[in-house]
Amino acid sequence: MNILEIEGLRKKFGAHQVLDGLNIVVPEHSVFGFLGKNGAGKTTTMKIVLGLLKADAGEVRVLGEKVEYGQTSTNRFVGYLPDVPEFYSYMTPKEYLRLCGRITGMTDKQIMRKSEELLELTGLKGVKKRIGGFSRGMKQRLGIAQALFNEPKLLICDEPTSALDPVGRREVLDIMEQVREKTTVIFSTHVLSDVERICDRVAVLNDGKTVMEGTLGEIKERHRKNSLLIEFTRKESMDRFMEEPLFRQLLKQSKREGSQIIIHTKDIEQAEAEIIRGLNETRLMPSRLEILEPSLEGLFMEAIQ
Ligand SMILES: Nc1ncnc2c1ncn2[C@@H]1O[C@H](COP(=O)(O)OP(=O)(O)OP(=O)(O)O)[C@@H](O)[C@H]1O
Repeated sequence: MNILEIEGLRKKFGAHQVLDGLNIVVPEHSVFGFLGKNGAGKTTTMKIVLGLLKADAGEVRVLGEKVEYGQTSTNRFVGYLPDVPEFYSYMTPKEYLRLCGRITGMTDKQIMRKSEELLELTGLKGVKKRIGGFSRGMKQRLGIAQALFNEPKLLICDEPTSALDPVGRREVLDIMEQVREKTTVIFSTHVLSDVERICDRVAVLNDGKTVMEGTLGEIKERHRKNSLLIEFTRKESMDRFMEEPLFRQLLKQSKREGSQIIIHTKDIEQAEAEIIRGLNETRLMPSRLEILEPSLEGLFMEAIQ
């Protein structure tokens, strides 16, 4: 079942076409990374999904139910963490969650049970400090606790880790990993290492459209560069390798950088076999021979050019 489906979404601010036929599908129980450079339209998309902003065209469905601007009934399935969550700074986290529970009409018993569970999950149990004295990381964690209060099927987080130090980031990512069993998580980010750490699927937004979508494995496979890296620590070995007639054909599509050479080829398995055979015959021994995997960062930069 898909938790979120976005089809042909368009949104213009003045003359600026921010979303230009955006399509995204988010399956249930995934952690979905929503990537794009500054101003790509990530927050705009999230606001449309929450029914807070009117799209010019297109359709958004949460658990198959159509999102209507201004009618936030689909938000009963959704928890939202804005990029800078705001709280009453004079309250303690427990008091704040109690207020959230009261607003949603829960009984005192339900509020108590849910608060305990979420304060435990977010590492804020026993914190007596007022929110005004919280670090950014603590505020983000409390924001997640708040967003999870009504047990949403979908948690949408707008750049939850961008302003955090490595420890704060790790804490937030750990929470997301823990909740994925019950809740699908979508988060926008610029931090590609965070995506590599916890996302199953990603979509990259550029010029108002999805320019890359799928699991990380699928994306890397689709964009596999078919490159082989060979390294010789000794210069004489490198020179012999470069001059060896056995490798001449392969070296036509190659780039040398110091002690390394990168060979590009259409058939990586055949090229690798040829090189191993040639190395055997010539008794040349490289210090490194590997198929290069494309990095997410490299693919991202390519996608948003
Ligand atoms: N209410 C608005 N009125 C006019 N322009 C807007 C409005 N909201 C957003 N924009 C513009 O739309 C574009 C997309 O903004 P949005 O905040 O969705 O991008 P983003 O991908 O979330 O960027 P960031 O990573 O910087 O948060 C930007 O150029 C922004 O200036």
